[in-house]
Amino acid sequence: MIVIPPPRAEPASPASEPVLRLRGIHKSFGDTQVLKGVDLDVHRHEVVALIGASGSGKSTLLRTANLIERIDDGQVFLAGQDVSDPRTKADEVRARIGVVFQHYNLFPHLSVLDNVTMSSRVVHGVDKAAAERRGLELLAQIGLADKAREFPDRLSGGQQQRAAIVRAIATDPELLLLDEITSALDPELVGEVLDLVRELGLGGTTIVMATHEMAFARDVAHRVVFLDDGVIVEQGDPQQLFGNPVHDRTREFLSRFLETDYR
Ligand SMILES: Nc1ncnc2c1ncn2[C@@H]1O[C@H](COP(=O)(O)OP(=O)(O)OP(=O)(O)O)[C@@H](O)[C@H]1O
Repeated sequence: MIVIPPPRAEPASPASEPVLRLRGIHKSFGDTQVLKGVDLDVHRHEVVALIGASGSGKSTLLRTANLIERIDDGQVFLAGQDVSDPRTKADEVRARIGVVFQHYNLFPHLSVLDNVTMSSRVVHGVDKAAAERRGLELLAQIGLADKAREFPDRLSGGQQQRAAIVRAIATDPELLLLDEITSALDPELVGEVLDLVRELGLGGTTIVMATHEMAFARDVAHRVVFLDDGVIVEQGDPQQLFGNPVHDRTREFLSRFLETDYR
C-alpha cells in the first residue's frame, strides 16, 4: 500500500462560515426519492469524501450543490449565500465551483490549453495572455506542459482527468466537487489522478469527492460521509469511521466493500 501523508492544511473551525452548507435537501426523480433530507457542512480547506453504495445518491447530492439539479426542498448555501433561492443565477454559482465528473470532461475539439483557459476567459473575463500564462503554469505543475497544444484524444485517460482537474481549479474556485473521477480509468492510471487530488487537498483546496476509493478516503480525507439510500447515516474522522463504525448500515457497507473492491 502507498503510504499517503496526512493533510497539512487544516480545515477551518466548524464554528466558521462553511464554504458549503446543505440543509434538508430533498430530491426525487419521478416517484423515486433520491435525497431524503440531507444536511452537510463543508469548511474551508476541508477534504470530504462521500462514500456509499451505487445509487445511494452521491452524484445527485454533488449536483445539487452547484445547481445542476434543482432541489425539491431544502437550502444550499455557498459561503453564506442562499443559492437555492429561485432568483439565484445558476451560472454565477457554477462560476464559483469547480467540477470534475467521471466522463467527458474535456472538450474534444479544443486544445488542452484552450480547455484549461476557456472558463477564465469566457466566464471570468481574464485576457487571453494572462489566462494562457496561468494555464501553462498549471499544466507544467502536473507535468503536462508539452501536451498544452494537443487535442485531448492524444492524452491518456489519467492525463485527461488531470487536465480536467487543472481546468476546474484554473479559476480559483471556492469549492471543488469531484464525482467518481477515477471510476472510468484503467487501474494503473488511478494513482496519478488521486495523487493530484491529494496534493490539492494538502495545498488547502476545499474538496468534496464522491468516491469508491476507500483507501484514498481513509488516508486523505479529513472527514468521510457515508450516504445510504439518500440519508447521511454516519460521518466522521476516517480512522474512526473505517476502524470503528457506529451504525450497522455503515458496518455492513464497509464489510461488503472489503469483500469486493477494497485493496
Ligand atoms: N436524471 C435522473 N433521472 C432519473 N433518475 C435519476 C437521475 N439521476 C439519478 N437518478 C437516480 O437516482 C438514484 C441515485 O443516483 P446517483 O447517481 O446520485 O447515485 P450514486 O450514489 O452517485 O451512484 P454511483 O456510485 O453508481 O455513481 C439512482 O437510482 C439513479 O438511477
